[in-house]
Amino acid sequence: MLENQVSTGGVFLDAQPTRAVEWETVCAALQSREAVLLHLDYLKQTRQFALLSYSSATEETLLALSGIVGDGAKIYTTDGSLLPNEPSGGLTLGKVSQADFAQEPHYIEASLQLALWADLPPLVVIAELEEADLQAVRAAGLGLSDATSLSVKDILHRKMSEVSIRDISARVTVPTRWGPYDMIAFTDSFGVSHSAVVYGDISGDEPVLLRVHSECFTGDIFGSGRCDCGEQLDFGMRAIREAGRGVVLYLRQEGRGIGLVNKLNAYMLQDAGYDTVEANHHLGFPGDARDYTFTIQMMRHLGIRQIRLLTNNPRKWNGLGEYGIDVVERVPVHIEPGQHNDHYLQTKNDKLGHLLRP
Ligand SMILES: Nc1nc2c(ncn2[C@@H]2O[C@H](COP(=O)(O)OP(=O)(O)OP(=O)(O)O)[C@@H](O)[C@H]2O)c(=O)[nH]1
Ligand SMILES: [Zn+2]
Repeated sequence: MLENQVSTGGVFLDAQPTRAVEWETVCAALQSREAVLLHLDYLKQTRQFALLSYSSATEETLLALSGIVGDGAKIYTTDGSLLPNEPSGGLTLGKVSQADFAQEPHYIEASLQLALWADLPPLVVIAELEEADLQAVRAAGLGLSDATSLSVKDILHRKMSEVSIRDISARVTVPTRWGPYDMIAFTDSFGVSHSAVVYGDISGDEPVLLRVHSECFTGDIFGSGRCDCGEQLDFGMRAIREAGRGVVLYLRQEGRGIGLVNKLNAYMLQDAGYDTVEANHHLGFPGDARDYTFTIQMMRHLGIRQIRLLTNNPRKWNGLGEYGIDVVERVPVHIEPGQHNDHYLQTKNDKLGHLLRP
């Protein structure tokens, strides 16, 4: 059924729960054409968005599509940042703010993931399409005569099944500078060990105060003033102690997922005038290459279902519900700008969607 539909048409993405998906077929279909339109009813049920993965060879297709969807189209790269203006000779595809992106990461993430599995460039076009537009797209010969459904949930669940817990340590108490916290280490299927730092009794129905903290060797250990990571960790540890119970999930994704060598190289570029995001792009990375999938496995293991999440980063709380984790509250992390990190914080606010400044 799915095979037939995919072989003759586009792959459509919708928010409906679905049946088993034949992934190989879907990926083969994606690979076989230059462009695939993904369609979904986003959570705001009244609006429909289309997402298109395209390769550099599809300028014509992109032009055709943009001609149809006009200024409503948005192009994102993996990290949600906008593709530079006019990607294909004079073509303008509309603008979207990071704040918009922050509202929509889970289906952007899903479409990008699909592109990744299919070995397509991690680029998507997002546009709001009416039925008439869809017909026009089909008429333009973009291979969309038929459709099959894929849900965002399908994709995210599949993604999660790719990472699993390989090993778990004993739970031991460590007398930290913030007091006695229990530590449990989790090795993921790639061999990387992350940890849960637990304070108090986190069993029961009461939502757990939780911080997902990404490793920052420079900030967490040496107190670097170039970022605010060390202070955020301190804020989280204190808040959890004051609440009497809570968890820090400490993830080994240094430098927003690009590693220490690349982060220090990015610092060198920042010294030459690039901001955090531009420096990452210059090195060939997305502005934020982190993946939070493994935190779900850790939370499940710890029996956590409801959380009060300590963060200013919308990418961290959107989409968790898809995995059965209920974010009942976002608890802001207040950090005073320092001598060296004002520009860093401003970039977080302006380009990465963090809710820091009015
Ligand atoms: N690539 C890169 N990574 C950085 C830089 N400064 C800090 N980091 C990394 O950023 C990560 C922390 O992410 P932040 O963006 O500060 O905070 P967040 O976790 O997204 O959001 P909050 O939950 O609000 O703290 C750590 O992995 C740091 O190593 C930088 O200039 N470049
Ligand atoms: Zn840092």
